Amino acid sequence: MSLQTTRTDREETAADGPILRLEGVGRTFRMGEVEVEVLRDVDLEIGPGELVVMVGPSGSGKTTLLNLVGGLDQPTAGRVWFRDRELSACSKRALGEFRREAVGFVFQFFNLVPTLTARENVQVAAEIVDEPLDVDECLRLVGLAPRADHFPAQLSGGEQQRVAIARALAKNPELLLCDEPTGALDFETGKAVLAMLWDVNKRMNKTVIIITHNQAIARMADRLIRIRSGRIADDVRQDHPVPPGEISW
Ligand SMILES: Nc1ncnc2c1ncn2[C@@H]1O[C@H](COP(=O)(O)OP(=O)(O)OP(=O)(O)O)[C@@H](O)[C@H]1O
Repeated sequence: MSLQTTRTDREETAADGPILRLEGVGRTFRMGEVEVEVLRDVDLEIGPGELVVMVGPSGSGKTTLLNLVGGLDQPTAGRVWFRDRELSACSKRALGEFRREAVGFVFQFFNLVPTLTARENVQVAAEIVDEPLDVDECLRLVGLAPRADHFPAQLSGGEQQRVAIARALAKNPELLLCDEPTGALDFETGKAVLAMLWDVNKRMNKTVIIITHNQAIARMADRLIRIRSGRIADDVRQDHPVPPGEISW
């Protein structure tokens, strides 16, 4: 299967309506007698093929929001849809199926299986879906084909993160969710990882959501969303996003 999509593909999918829709979403955690309202009144629509960066201070609710759109958690108020599937009404099992088929996750600390090689880490993800991408092609895409037989401990942080991106891609998900993907990386390596995510968005037309503390990363976004105290404080479309190679911080 080709990893490339055409402009026409992008336009066709854009006509399909939002890939994600949140209406009046809230998430409250109960800790003993105390209720902590972490998200409130979140209304949001994200279109297919968008590259969205969410920024906000520590504790503002970014990860909580990402967990809701990734089917890792469910809201205590409001509703969440992925296309026409209402995630907020799904059983745990249906949510698991949704995550398996539709979502690729990239985390700050890579979360690779240490006893498996790079290729095997990607293979494991490919095996759980019906229509995976070719494992070696995914490793090639992130520039790691020559290191495919190495174990995570034999790879640098940046290389491990690239394996994690290949693993997320191998499932051929519509949605890629990245929680502080450069948080554990130095500047140059972080930029290389962002360039990879940029490519995945532009060339493969995946919807990519990146959450970060790093305001500089915001410049690469089609859309910049600022979260403050559990609410969307700002939601801006950027007509001229800047490729990560041209960003400094
Ligand atoms: N399972 C939970 N139980 C109780 N409180 C929680 C739970 N998950 C998150 N919280 C609280 O919700 C708030 C928001 O957390 P969240 O991880 O979403 O913030 P964040 O913006 O991603 O922060 P950071 O940038 O530091 O990762 C925090 O105060 C956190 O302690």
